[in-house]
Amino acid sequence: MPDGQVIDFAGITKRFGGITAVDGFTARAAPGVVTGFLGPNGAGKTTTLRMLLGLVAPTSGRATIGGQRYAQLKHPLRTVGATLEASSFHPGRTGAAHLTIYAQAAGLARTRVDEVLGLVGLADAAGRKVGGYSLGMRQRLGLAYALLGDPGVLVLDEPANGLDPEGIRWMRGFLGQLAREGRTVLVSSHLLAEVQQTVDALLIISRGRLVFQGALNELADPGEYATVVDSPDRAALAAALAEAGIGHDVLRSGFIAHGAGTADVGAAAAAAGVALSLLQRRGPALEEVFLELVDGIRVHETASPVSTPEATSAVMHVAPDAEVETERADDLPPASTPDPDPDPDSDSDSDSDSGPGSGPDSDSGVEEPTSDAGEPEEPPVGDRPWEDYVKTDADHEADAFFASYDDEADSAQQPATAPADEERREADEEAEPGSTEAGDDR
Ligand SMILES: Nc1ncnc2c1ncn2[C@@H]1O[C@H](COP(=O)(O)OP(=O)(O)OP(=O)(O)O)[C@@H](O)[C@H]1O
Repeated sequence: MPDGQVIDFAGITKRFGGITAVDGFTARAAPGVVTGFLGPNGAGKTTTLRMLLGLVAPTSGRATIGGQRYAQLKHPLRTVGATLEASSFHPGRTGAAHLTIYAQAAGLARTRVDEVLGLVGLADAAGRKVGGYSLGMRQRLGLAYALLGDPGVLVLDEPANGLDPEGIRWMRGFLGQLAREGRTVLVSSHLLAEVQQTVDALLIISRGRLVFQGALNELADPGEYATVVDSPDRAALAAALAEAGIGHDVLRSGFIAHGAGTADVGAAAAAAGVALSLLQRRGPALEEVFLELVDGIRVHETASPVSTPEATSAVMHVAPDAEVETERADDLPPASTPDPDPDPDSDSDSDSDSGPGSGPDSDSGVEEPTSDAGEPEEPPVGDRPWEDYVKTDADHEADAFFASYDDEADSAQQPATAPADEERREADEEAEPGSTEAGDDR
């Protein structure tokens, strides 16, 4: 049975130019439970997970798995299974071909490919090209990849995206089973409702900061709940509640007992032999609590401390001339999964010279953590950093291209990029649907 390991984020921060995507995030995910990693779009979930998986170097802080950084793991694929973007599988390759390549690279038996495809319910589609898979099937393939090395730790970014209700139900059961086997399962989502029935523990991130860490049932204070109760014999019910020491207020139809659970109220009524016609818990819906936490309306004691009120509003800020670091999806390892060989030489590229299982790596060559010290304080721009988006060369090129259509005088001079783009589009249309390059059939 694979060993689950503690995932530990210790004050991890990532700045992209002037944008602080993750800000001093400190949290843990334990073995044996499914931990939900929740936050709204842009909260910093993917960046946090990419730092954990050695795909992005933190600006400061540390993320470890069983006390080791991903790059230090001797057998990464057998220690951590991860899937970040299901959409980046090569459309021209079959599901089985993808997994076979990874299995070979990690020195795993070919039979494991069939095993994991069976585990995720893709055995029948194993020989089909991924370009013909539905999003839900690609999610399952991502999960199969993650399970390839039978790892004790699973890190899954939005695994329920694209699944139909049946698929979501299957995923819930499957993740629960993996956790019960002793694995550490960290699952991100931007919807509480999506993971509510799956997770035992929660980490909630908002604007790069931890705003809650704990069990699902700790999200709201029990004192916020009340039980509404009624009986055909209200006098007897009132006496039963008083006898049990349960304070209550009178409603038009029944009573409300603040801070008392349904079990206690029901037990009080049962002890007095009072029949009930209504027994209902009332309180803030968990989704409401979640939204209040991410909006900062509600502050939980487990949230990262914010030293000054200014610090909260400065979490997302853009320096006008900051160069925004961009990482293209196709710079990532295949399937946007951590490379079986955690190459420290690059944020995203793999190094074919060193195979899986190569010894622990030193920090040399990893995108060096950049110090915050001495950075000038940039003016906060609130929650809409894209409004101060710094245009890249590609943006300027695109602007020039479209401007040529607007400007009649320049209409004779078509930019050199247009024919190239046209050629590429034609080539794409000839390739598999959804493909951007001709695929092989390995
Ligand atoms: N390579 C990058 N260069 C510049 N900014 C980036 C980069 N990657 C992420 N960001 C920014 O960092 C912030 C956090 O993004 P991230 O993708 O981690 O959030 P998320 O919680 O995963 O969001 P979603 O649920 O939408 O995927 C966003 O403001 C995003 O625009």
